[in-house]
Amino acid sequence: MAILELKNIIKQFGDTTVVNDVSLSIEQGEFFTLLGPSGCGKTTLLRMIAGFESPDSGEILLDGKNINALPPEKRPLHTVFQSYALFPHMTVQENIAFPLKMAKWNKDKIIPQVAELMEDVQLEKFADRYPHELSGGQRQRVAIARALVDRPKLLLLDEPLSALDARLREHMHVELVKLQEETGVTFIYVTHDQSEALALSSRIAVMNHGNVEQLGTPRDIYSRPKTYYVADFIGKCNLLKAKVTEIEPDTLRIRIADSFELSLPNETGITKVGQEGWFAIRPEKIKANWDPRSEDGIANFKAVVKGYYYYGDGTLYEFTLENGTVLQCMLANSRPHQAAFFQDNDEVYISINPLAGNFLVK
Ligand SMILES: Nc1ncnc2c1ncn2[C@@H]1O[C@H](COP(=O)(O)OP(=O)(O)OP(=O)(O)O)[C@@H](O)[C@H]1O
Repeated sequence: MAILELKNIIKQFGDTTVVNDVSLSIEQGEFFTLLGPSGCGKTTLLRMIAGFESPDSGEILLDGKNINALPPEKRPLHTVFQSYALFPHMTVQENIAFPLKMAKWNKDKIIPQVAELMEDVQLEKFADRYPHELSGGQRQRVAIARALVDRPKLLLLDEPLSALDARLREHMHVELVKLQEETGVTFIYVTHDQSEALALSSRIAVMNHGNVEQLGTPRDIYSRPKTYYVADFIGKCNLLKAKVTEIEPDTLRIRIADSFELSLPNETGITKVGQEGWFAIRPEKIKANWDPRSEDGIANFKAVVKGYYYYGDGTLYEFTLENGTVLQCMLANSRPHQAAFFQDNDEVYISINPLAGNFLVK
């Protein structure tokens, strides 16, 4: 059942439409992420859910009730920001207990509730420290514990990890997912970092200029992007110009980069021969070998190695097809020794399974 529903939300600042008719339904217990580049409207959408901004039109429903007119302090939710906003004169324990004191909880109930949260975020040892005696990661854990202590219906997180270094961020990803599962609180997370969104979320709404461009699980969004924007924004992707040359009931034949043809399922019901677009395929879905592959349905092309970049877990190769088109291919460095598979100017065969990519309409 949906805990939060956004219905046709529109928000303008002056002449600019920042959120453009967004409708979303978020389920109880989800880790839901709003993902997009700076300025796409994700923070404004989160601020409207929190009540810090009002939509110009549209409805926000929490548990089926319209909360458009409910002031922020009356909404059963908390927001965690990039800056920790802890009370400097209070210890960790006092900071976490604060919402319960404000809600006039009985002291006997406050103590075990705070102890449980401190354990969840592994801060028991720091209970009597003040914020200035903690690291950035520890402070953010206090902020998150404080925001969860009264078990809100929603926890809103606005780029909460962006002030932390990469290693600590990865550690916090694991902690956040665990916390969300343990508490069962619905998380709504805002980030511009696509790898963070893929790692954390049950579902992602990819935003672009105030619109939700695609909504789906991390796997859907990564492996079946529906638009050029999503394919390009999330991860690395080969986006090759393509044109429909034939349509059969369930199959499309497309000519790619003016050099080769592939047949693939007509997933989006394209009806126009000559339709222009792109063939999108992730670098790790492309294979490169010394000889062509002979499996059914696999297309093979001659290519030359133009360069390669060592990434530790994989090597990214750039190949040039005979007509000059460049393709990127990621090969896992899974062999025990370190030598590269191919060297510059080697002649190889690229093989593409059409089912590993998709046709995006222009
Ligand atoms: N109070 C405001 N008054 C006028 N314009 C605003 C206001 N708040 C946000 N904007 C504008 O609305 C647009 C969307 O801002 P928003 O903060 O929602 O984007 P964002 O995707 O969260 O980006 P960022 O990650 O940079 O915060 C931006 O162009 C921003 O300048």
